[in-house]
Amino acid sequence: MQDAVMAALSTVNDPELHQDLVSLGMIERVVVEGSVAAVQVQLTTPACPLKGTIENDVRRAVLAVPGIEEVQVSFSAQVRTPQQPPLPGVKHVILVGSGKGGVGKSNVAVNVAAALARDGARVGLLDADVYGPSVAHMLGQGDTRITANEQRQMMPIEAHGLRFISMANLTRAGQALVWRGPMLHSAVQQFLGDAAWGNLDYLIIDLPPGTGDVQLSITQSVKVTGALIVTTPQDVALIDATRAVDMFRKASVPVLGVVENMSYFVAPDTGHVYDIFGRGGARKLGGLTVLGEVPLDPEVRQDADSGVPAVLAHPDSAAAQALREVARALAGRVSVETLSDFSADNLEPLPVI
Ligand SMILES: Nc1ncnc2c1ncn2[C@@H]1O[C@H](COP(=O)(O)OP(=O)(O)OP(=O)(O)O)[C@@H](O)[C@H]1O
Repeated sequence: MQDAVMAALSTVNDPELHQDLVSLGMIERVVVEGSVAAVQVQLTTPACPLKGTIENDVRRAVLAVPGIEEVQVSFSAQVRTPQQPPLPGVKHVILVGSGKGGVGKSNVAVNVAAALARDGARVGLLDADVYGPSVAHMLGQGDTRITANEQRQMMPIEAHGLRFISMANLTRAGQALVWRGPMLHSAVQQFLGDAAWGNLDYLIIDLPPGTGDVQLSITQSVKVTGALIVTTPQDVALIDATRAVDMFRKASVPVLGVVENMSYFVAPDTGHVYDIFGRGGARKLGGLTVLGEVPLDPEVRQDADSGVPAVLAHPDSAAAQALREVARALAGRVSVETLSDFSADNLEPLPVI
């Protein structure tokens, strides 16, 4: 019976990876007792956007096995380690970039990181926006100082279920950073290599806006899984976003998707929807997947200023839901991007039950 259930499961494809669950090594456990089959599926991310679809497909396929009358589907999750991990203990480095400043890149980075952590992933956030570091403020840790451990490694600060490092926690408030390229390069190297990040599924890096030294330094220092581009929908932002996309392509960094931030505004008193900057503009960035449209919402700004990401402070708001969906879609894209690493040779055999 177990074999029949496995055969049925091998007809179920992961909707995003387009391969069957058995050959992807996603079936962790199958137990058949009488007419009841219990199937445990190991997702490739705890932030899986298509968990519900997988559950329905598994149930339907296994119920078609003669003699099975009930199917219990449970989930575990493990982010797969790529063949070439970017840093020891870190599975994926994801860059968050924008062409223009002020489009909400840091806010998206913070909320995506917090949303992934809320879904159960181990998440680090590096604020590499060295000229305008806002991550510490957005996480309510503007006054916290970075300390070192006995190995003289920088200790990331823990907040809201994730760990982060920001230049703001190394310099005095209001102090400007006047650095040339080589100094930036060595700072970036230290943030990446000399920090005690520990084991992370995702290390999100909030880049400075534009296409400069820091971006170059990071893409040359570590193997990056991919980049997320944040833009607002109007043409002047899209023109700069196109430059950012071009920069990532030149650096051989896959662009995983685009977030259209401040996409629209819903008037709280009338419910009227205003397309302030021209909702849908990000779709003009040809060939790129739009992972979400996040409304302009004063609460998002207030949450950022009060140091609690909107996905945690107001999880049911439209903006928070859009940001959560962006995080899940991004996690899905990361799994797809590392699909080539899921070759059958890497899979552990199914446990014998
Ligand atoms: N969807 C949104 N609704 C309301 N306010 C937002 C939204 N997204 C971002 N903001 C606010 O807009 C301001 C700019 O956002 P943020 O600092 O994230 O931009 P940025 O692109 O990282 O800027 P820079 O790169 O220049 O530092 C912040 O006050 C932030 O809280």
